[in-house]
Amino acid sequence: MSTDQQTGHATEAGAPFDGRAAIEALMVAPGPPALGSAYQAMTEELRGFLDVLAGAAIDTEHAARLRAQLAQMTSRLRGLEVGEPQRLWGHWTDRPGRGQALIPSYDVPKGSLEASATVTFGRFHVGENMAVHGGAISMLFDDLLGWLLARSDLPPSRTAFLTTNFRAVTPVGVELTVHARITHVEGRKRFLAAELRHGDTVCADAEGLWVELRPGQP
Ligand SMILES: CCCCCCCC/C=C\CCCCCCCC(=O)SCCNC(=O)CCNC(=O)[C@H](O)C(C)(C)COP(=O)(O)OP(=O)(O)OC[C@H]1O[C@@H](n2cnc3c(N)ncnc32)[C@H](O)[C@@H]1OP(=O)(O)O
Repeated sequence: MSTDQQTGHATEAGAPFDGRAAIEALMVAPGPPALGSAYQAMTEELRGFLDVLAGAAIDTEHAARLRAQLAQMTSRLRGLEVGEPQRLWGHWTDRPGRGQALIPSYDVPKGSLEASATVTFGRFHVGENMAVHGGAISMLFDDLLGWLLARSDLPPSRTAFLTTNFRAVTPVGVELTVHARITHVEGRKRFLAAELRHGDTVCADAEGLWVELRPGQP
């Protein structure tokens, strides 16, 4: 057994990286519940920090002080870095938001072909004029649809394409509703669709294709 230098995954000597097996292994929480709670609370705090920072007007001294504090935190984490399978960030599959701050937290139930959830974007995700950045909306759709598939009983797959339509400005700081569904399955291909609403207004919708990974496919 050796370790893939890039991903940190354990591989049989000479064996190629297996994407399906790696995704299946990631469906289990990466640590005990107490660590999961502490880690989730930490990522929610980070999310709040990013939102406040993105909306704050600070002076030169404040910016320099923050930089120094962030540099200290970074250096405390150096040396604790691990490979992808051991990573905690975003891998708390038993918790809403999964312990990440890349996109807003949401929760969908296990084992269903369609799901609705609520989600709130903060100022970290503003593009301009208090509208959510289009890339952040696409990222939410990619994650939500990928996660819906990962939680279904279908084998692991990966996004082949995702098309997003921006129908109306998506507001920041208010609760939005997302609806995601697996529309049909054709061999290894899974077609999915999603919609993001603010009340009765459709802010954005998306459709995409996920392709099931073949055994042994990276
Ligand atoms: C999903 C992960 C779940 C993880 C769970 C872990 C724990 C929790 C953590 C987190 C979960 C949250 C969720 C995360 C969400 C993020 C997801 C991403 O960001 S994924 C990264 C971005 N996507 C890529 O990097 C793909 C790169 N592309 C590929 O790897 C390949 O192109 C792949 C697998 C998509 C397809 O390649 P082939 O070789 O397997 O298949 P071929 O033969 O090309 O296509 C099969 C069929 O699909 C059609 N097809 C393929 N690509 C197409 C396209 N772009 N448009 C239209 N058709 C396409 C083909 O025409 C073919 O159709 P015919 O069988 O002939 O009918």
